[in-house]
Amino acid sequence: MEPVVRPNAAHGQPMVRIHGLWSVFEGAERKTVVHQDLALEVAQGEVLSIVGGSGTGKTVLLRQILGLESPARGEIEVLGRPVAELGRAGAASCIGMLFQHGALFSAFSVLENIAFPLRELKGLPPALVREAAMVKLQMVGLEPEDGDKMPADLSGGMIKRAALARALVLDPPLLLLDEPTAGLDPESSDGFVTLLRTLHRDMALTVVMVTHDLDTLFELSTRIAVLADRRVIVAATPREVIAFQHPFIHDFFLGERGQRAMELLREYPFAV
Ligand SMILES: Nc1ncnc2c1ncn2[C@@H]1O[C@H](COP(=O)(O)OP(=O)(O)OP(=O)(O)O)[C@@H](O)[C@H]1O
Repeated sequence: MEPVVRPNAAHGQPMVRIHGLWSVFEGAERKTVVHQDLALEVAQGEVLSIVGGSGTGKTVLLRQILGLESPARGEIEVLGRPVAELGRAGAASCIGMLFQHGALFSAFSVLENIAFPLRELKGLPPALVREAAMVKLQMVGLEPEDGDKMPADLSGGMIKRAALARALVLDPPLLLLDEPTAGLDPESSDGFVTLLRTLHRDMALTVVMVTHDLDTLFELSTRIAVLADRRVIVAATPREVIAFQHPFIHDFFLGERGQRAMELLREYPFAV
């Protein structure tokens, strides 16, 4: 089938625009082409989820949007500006990233972790930094006294929440999530998904998320982009994606897990 890339019905400039993207890794014996002429646009306000088989380059794509890696070829723009030109401070104020394992600094308290991007900006009064970090701590559902705890003393769900608070402390318009609910028990996972829905609405966020979890996928996504054959083969609503003929989509949505996918589609017909 020809790629189907259905834009979200949004107006104005896309939040993310990826065009002609090639990602190539040179090994000692051979080179691996992970993305080949990949294209993707993410409109402002949507929650776009990226799914694909292992090694299809989902994490690499998030890291490239964040500017941590440069593609071999192609363009990646955030709010109309090439990511490469944003610089570290520019990228930090535009894009928040929640890494798969939370990635908190183990030697810093929760509040110091959340405040870290603000401290990096330099020149802000410490009282203001502390206050701003405290606001975000409570916004993600943690208690003020959790701020003094060390990461080793937190549950998996609390680590995710603290890492999310840090990702949002500079109020970026774009939030990238790598497997946000991986490793959480069902109750913590549900709570975290509910939090993400609320923050998406209240902070007018645009979200790009990688997830394997069908519940997370269907509860949050306005569109799903499927990575296969080194490109985005379809980017459309969950219903349209499920109808797209491709072996990966068949296995992912319609295999053993298919029953759950169909239930979720009935439960969340319009996602967010
Ligand atoms: N720095 C690197 N050097 C060499 N190869 C790399 C590098 N980073 C990623 N790769 C390769 O690129 C491919 C895509 O990796 P990536 O982690 O993005 O996959 P993924 O789709 O996120 O997979 P998974 O679902 O298993 O996490 C893999 O084959 C990986 O080995």
